[in-house]
Amino acid sequence: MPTSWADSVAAAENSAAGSYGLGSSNSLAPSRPTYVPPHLRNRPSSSEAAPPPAATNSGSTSAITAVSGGNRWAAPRNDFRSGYVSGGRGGWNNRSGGRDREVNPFGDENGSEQQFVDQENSGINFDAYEDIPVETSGDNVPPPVNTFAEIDLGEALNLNIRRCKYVKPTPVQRHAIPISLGGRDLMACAQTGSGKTAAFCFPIISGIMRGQFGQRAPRMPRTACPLALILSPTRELSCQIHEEARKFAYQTGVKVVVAYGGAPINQQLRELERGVDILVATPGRLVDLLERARVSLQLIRYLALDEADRMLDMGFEPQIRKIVQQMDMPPPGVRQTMLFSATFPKEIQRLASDFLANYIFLAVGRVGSSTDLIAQRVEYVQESDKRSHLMDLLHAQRANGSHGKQALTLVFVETKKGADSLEYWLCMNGFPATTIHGDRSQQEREQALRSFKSGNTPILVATDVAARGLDIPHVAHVVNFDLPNDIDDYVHRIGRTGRAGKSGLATAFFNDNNASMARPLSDLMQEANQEVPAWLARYAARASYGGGKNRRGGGGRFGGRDFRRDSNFNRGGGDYYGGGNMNNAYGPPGGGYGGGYGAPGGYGGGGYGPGSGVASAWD
Ligand SMILES: Nc1ncnc2c1ncn2[C@@H]1O[C@H](COP(=O)(O)OP(=O)(O)OP(=O)(O)O)[C@@H](O)[C@H]1O
Repeated sequence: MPTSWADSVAAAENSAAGSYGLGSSNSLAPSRPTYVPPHLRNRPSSSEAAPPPAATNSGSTSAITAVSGGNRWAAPRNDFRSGYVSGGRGGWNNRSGGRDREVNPFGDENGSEQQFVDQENSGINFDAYEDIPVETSGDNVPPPVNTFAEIDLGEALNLNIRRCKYVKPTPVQRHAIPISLGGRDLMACAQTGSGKTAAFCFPIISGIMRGQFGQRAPRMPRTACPLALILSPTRELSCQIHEEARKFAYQTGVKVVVAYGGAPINQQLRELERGVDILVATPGRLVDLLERARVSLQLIRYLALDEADRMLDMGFEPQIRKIVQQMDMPPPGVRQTMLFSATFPKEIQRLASDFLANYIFLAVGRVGSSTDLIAQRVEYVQESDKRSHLMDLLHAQRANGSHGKQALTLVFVETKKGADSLEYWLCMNGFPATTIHGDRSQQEREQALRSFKSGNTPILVATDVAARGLDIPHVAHVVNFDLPNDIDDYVHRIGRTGRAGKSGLATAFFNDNNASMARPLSDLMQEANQEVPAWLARYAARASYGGGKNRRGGGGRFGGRDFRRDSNFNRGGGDYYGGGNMNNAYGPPGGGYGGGYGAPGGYGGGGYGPGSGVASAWD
């Protein structure tokens, strides 16, 4: 009696398992796993015909293989996998070394409906985002959709969306997915926690499933040639994107691999040798793999930069240029490029435009508007009082916590040393804490994150290495023990709470050392309908915008505007934005964002490098 979507998931899995030979019948599988790229996976299954040629990006190929693309889209899901389900030494995604079988990333092997019901996304209040203003600009912007059903993402991907309990698309997904499916380059700015990961993953996975690229597999044994590359600034974020993408790609036939620094490269090489469609990577490790000729980018059809403004700031830009412009990646126009972040200073937008062709700019909401969901507090605390003040907050939180359990609290500090010393002090005072920063080994970093997520160590003291992208459920409170020097960093830090429609709390300790932050902080709080303390407003009134990077310029400070519309950035009157074909049907009239923050183009020339003391963590 299949009455729910969970039943249909289970039913589909059962039939798929049968067709793939995953059950007791897999003794028929070949003795070595044979990776077949998605564009070849519409061939008849091995039981019906000779196995498809072992082509392209696995290590075993030596011949140039013409790849025709083919109409795999209409094929039943179970055909997608026919070429690479096998036994023997353990196939892709199978670290157990047993039968070759794609590990179920949902952990719902027995398909019980209750397991899906218990998943994290129940109770999400996306209505909180409903009335968000949206601005799009560029030529012929594809219209947004209201439901996933309106988008032809493919049956297998749709099934995974349901398993993720994504009932409807978030605003950034509503707009970005049709744009990307339409083959357009995209620069997208949307609040923290608003679902940007899926917004770039879905079109990539769906596009690879369609697989009509007509590319040739290169003659490079042991060189992996992914079709899509997703770059992110930190190891933890790359791992997280990989985990998400594996869920979305489950049983689609699209293989996702992650490569990041600090972890043994050999294991990553082995994964790559087994074949890869989507490579999620940090820039440093990817450059290493490219220099060893273990990865080639010549088949790249999709490039996504998550936290794109960070990826193009001074710390990363040379590496990104090397990867994107100086290796063998196809140029803009041939590949499709998607840039996503919650913040997008105009100066960085200008840099980013080098990587894009005739792109669409999308801004969902204004200045970190997810912060409406985050109650922001700023307290004046002298340096010497910060620890006791933090203690007071934690005691109060403990008193309010459910069942005496400590809610998860993320405490941001300026330096790695500061993180260690605060952690020690907290532990000595009865508050179980751990740290994440660039001086810790990758193993320690991952262990710290696990321990925090599980609630075993409910306080995580972090540098900016944890500021961006991390999606940790149940972070109730973000404390800016040391305020950052850049308001963008503040936006990303507080965005670790109040995610996916849930509310959160952020407390910042402010003193005279943070005077330069008074104005941007007070502006940000006002925009997010937060109460600005009178003393902070006085600080802000005194502060001048003398050219620092915290100035807000012309409404574009948080990417609320496409820099191509700003004459200050418009080289020779039209290079960037020929004709100004504004499509602004969903938001306020052009220029409506954040007016009143000073002169246009005001992000200033200040450095954009990673926060001091954390540079070593950004790889
Ligand atoms: N359509 C949806 N329905 C329900 N939950 C969703 C949907 N899309 C995304 N989510 C969930 O919302 C949370 C936040 O998503 P995600 O991490 O992609 O945010 P983000 O915009 O990338 O944030 P950040 O700017 O901090 O990187 C995740 O837990 C994700 O599973």
